[in-house]
Amino acid sequence: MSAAITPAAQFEQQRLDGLYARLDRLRDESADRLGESRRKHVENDQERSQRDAETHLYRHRIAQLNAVEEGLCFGRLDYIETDEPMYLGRIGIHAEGGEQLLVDWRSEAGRRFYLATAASPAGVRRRRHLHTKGRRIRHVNDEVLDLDAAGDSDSTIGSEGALMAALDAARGEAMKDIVATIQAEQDRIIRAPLEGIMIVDGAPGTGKTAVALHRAAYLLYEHREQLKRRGVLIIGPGKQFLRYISEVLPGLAETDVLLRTPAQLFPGVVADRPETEAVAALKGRAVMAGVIASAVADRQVVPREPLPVDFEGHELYLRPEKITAARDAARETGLPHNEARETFHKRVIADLATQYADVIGEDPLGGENLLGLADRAQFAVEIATDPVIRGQIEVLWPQLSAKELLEDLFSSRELIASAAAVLKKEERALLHRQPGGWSEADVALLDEAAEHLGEIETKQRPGELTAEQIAYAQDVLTIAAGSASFDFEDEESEILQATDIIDEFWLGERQVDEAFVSVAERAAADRRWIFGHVIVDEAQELSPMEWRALLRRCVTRSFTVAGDLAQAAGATAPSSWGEVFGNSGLDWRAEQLTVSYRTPAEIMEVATRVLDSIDVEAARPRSVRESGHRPWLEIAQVDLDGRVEELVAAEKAAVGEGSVAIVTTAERAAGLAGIADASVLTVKQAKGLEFDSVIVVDPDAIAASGLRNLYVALTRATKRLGVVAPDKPVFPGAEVL
Ligand SMILES: Nc1ncnc2c1ncn2[C@@H]1O[C@H](COP(=O)(O)OP(=O)(O)OP(=O)(O)O)[C@@H](O)[C@H]1O
Repeated sequence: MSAAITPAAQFEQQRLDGLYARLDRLRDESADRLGESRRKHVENDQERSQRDAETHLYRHRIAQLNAVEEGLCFGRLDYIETDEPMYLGRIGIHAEGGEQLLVDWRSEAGRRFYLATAASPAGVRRRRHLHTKGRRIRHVNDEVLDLDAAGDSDSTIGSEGALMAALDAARGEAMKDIVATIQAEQDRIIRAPLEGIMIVDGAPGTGKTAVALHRAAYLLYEHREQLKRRGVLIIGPGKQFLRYISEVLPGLAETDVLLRTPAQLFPGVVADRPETEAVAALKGRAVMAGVIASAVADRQVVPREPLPVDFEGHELYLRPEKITAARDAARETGLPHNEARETFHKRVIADLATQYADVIGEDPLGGENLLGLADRAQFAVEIATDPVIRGQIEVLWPQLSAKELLEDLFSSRELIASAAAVLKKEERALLHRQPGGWSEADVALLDEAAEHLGEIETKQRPGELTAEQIAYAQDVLTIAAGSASFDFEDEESEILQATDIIDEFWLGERQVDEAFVSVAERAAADRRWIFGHVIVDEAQELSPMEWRALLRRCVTRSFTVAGDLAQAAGATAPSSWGEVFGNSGLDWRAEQLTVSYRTPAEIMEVATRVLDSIDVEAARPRSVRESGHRPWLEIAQVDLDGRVEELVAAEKAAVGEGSVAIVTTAERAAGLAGIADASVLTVKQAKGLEFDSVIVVDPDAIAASGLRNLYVALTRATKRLGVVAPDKPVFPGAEVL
């Protein structure tokens, strides 16, 4: 749209110039302070860490100010009671004297911008949208909520012009934020309390993703203290989708957010091993939690017969009844496998030390054993440091990583048979495979296994630690070793010294100063990181095992869950949210979004017929607009690919700057790849994305993999939809094309 130089636009340009001047000033000030802070001479650690904290703060502030450059101010409210207007923007800005120049959209004051309506103006006379490009006002658009004030406006009463302009805009590769046009039903969800699990349910294009992302920004603003240390985790279905949404949050000036697919949740694992849908579906089932627990228990072994152990030329035994007692004691600690292992080892070593003392301390005259507790303690230490004996005990209760456990399990039919006795024979056969690499569905199983196994004693590479950290750690060890006790009356006592269990590098690692790495970076590297809030988008895609892994990421159970069950890919998709959360004892509630901002009425008419065949109960969304383009059908019995290429060219010409996508099956996508001017996507890849024009190729083949997949494919377009079929299509909805 060309710039409209109306008096109102001219007036707002002056105001905007003032705001940008202030923004520049704030940025310069922060840059100056950053420079000063970097140059600061420091004498000791405390001063250095103070300087680093300052540097971090100013860098963060500059990043924030840079992020709001585009669209800094987008709205103005005029009140009935006062002549002072309120300007609304991406951040709050104050003048040097303290006067508020710009109000943050997330603040309570900012909220009125979204809620005031003609029917309920709440003291608001006029809402003005400022449309800008760079630092220039393109035009202003008013909604007059108070009839008496209609005279001085650029627009009509109650106009939805700003929303319609936003919806008609061409779609690019990345999602844009909606701060200027958040609707009342969306605002309510964005600002809902932090606590509990809130499900945001709604048909395609109702703004679930947009709302979820703005909620992340709102929560980080409103609950900054609570969330800034722990951060917010956002889960989306695939890397393409994460790329698509990744620009929204920086645009909202939020940084402490980690974006991940469920398959990226286990640090150090790249889940790129292909797997059939049947295997993935099985691995996602809740029953696998029991399988993993059994697989861990199966690695805590009691020998059937006493096993001989050689110590100093004497034959001692790993005795089944003592091993059983040691295993029970270790299990009773309630600790994860690797952490309970110490109890097991101590018990077994204590028994071996007792056996040894009994042999060599035997009184030839038949009296009491000649050796005392101190001697036995000494033997225990010696036995504990014997590598052969340690190895023999290790077999009975090995230290295991999650990867080792699953690699061993899935490559052994015997281990599968034992751990997965609850599964049917043919299901167990599905689990068996050769070692090497991880699939997406493996990730939640690795997480489950890691939970049962606990931490492994790791030795940090010395190069990563400073001399001070090592010195600190060594001090701690000296104290710990000095206070070690050897009380043999109590079998629970410390036998191994602190130095056997921890080393200076382990302690040193704990001292690494983490203050200046962003929350998102720290959280990404740490499986046990607990987030302040978790947002799950396209939540219908998550398996029960993935839900278990995610619930562990936020112990306070503070979740926003956005999804649409009618779009679920899997054949075993849940039919209600109650099925997902109902029996878990979790505190959850569902909110509905009812208006589709993406899908025009003409396209929705076709999509709704598919929905009727999926779920008659699901709420039918209301399209907010018509596009004026009826979806079209083309039957291409010969040279379908060539015809699609021609049709893409025609669509591209029709949408100009806008985007075109082909959505089809994986097989057809392979053949169509490389068509210029269009993204060629499978339904899975297209999930959550949108384009100005979409061509769905071979709809009946898509429907054969599930009507829900076809529903997803048909609801990706913001303006134009075409269908290309190799034969007359028979899917529900085809009759209206
Ligand atoms: N209030 C709004 N103002 C402007 N645009 C909006 C608004 N709400 C939603 N939209 C736009 O509508 C489109 C669809 O939104 P979004 O992708 O969040 O929907 P969704 O419910 O997540 O869809 P799907 O179920 O397909 O994933 C996006 O382009 C979004 O920016």
